[in-house]
Amino acid sequence: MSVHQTSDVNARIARIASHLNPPIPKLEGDAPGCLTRANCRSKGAAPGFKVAILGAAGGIGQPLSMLMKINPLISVLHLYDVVNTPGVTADISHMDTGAVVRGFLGASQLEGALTGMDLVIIPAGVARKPGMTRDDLFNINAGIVKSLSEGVARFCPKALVNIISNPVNSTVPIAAEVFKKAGTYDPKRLLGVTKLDVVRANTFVAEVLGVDPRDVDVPVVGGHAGITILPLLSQVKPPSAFTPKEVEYLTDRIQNGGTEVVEAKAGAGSATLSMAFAAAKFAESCLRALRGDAGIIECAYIDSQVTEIPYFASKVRLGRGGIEEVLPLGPLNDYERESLEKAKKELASSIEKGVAFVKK
Ligand SMILES: NC(=O)C1=CN([C@@H]2O[C@H](COP(=O)(O)OP(=O)(O)OC[C@H]3O[C@@H](n4cnc5c(N)ncnc54)[C@H](O)[C@@H]3O)[C@@H](O)[C@H]2O)C=CC1
Ligand SMILES: O=C([O-])CC(=O)C(=O)O
Repeated sequence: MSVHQTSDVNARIARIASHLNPPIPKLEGDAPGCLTRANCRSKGAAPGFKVAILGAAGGIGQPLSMLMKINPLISVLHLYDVVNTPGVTADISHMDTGAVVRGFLGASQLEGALTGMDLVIIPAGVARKPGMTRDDLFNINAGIVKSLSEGVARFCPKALVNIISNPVNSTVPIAAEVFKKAGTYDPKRLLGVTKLDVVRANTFVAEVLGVDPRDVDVPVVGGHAGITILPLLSQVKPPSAFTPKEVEYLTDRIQNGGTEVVEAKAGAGSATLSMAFAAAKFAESCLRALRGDAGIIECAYIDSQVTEIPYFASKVRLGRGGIEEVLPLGPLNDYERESLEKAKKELASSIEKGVAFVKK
């Protein structure tokens, strides 16, 4: 082997090794504003978005990481957790898709995980066991979301943030308060992920109608726990009439879809696979919007003026700046109006609890 060939081989080995054990990236070439990079990309200046998943080694995190690795809109995928990211990263990095995957383990590597990110998805935290409510997770997950949000405020304040960790009704206000304290809050860029409620609603309504769930669109508003989950069955597309019995069955099933999975898993956790699917679809919408695609509508739990409750899930139009328009609730029937009043009461107290946690 010639001297030239040896140095080629060494260079190749060094390149491969840098993927297997990646140094914490500084991404010095990145513009400080994530939106600027998104704009550059839409003009063809860069090949894809940079996405971080916090809680990537968990039940949701692993399948979500896999789905994100397949997404051609993503050029760099950062997997962060407090355990097991080296294994998950090594595994996922062998998939022959475009995104470069890097793993980050523990708080000392949070800066590397977050720096330069366009989108941060947060499924970190504990999951329910049978008999628990989502609010029972507050004591542990509030602190986790608070500390990860502090990281986002420091290291990628312009990123779009998708919060999955429960109780979403409280964790989104927690993240907002952290960003307010840090002076980085942009309500257009913080979204609580309620897409699983929509995915479930589409599935269950399609079963009742006897149609393909991909042809059904059910707006689900309010929040993400029990009676705060309000499917607007009067606004289903394609337009459909339901008997009172069907409304009762569908509302109950959609509101308790999470509990249905928790009970079926019998202590082994809550929805992970359908949640990863829902989160991947939601993230795809966020990235397409950042790229500049028009007409991207999703339901999400956000800082809202649609009702007098400060955070509320409803349809939003996404664009390059995040949430570009919050759509009105539209006409509600008597049943939906009554349900909305009940939901607002519970939402208000979950929000207050989240805000108080950061302010204390
Ligand atoms: N928004 C929604 O529709 C849904 C939300 N969830 C919620 O998502 C969360 C995660 O659920 P699973 O993945 O099933 O739980 P899991 O326990 O399987 O995974 C959670 C992961 O978070 C990691 N983690 C814990 N503290 C962390 C920290 N400080 N930084 C980074 N990572 C940390 C854990 O090490 C673990 O790998 C739960 O709170 C669950 O209730 C679950 C389903 C649907
Ligand atoms: O029910 C849970 O604990 C997890 C969740 O939010 C869901 O599946 O909708």
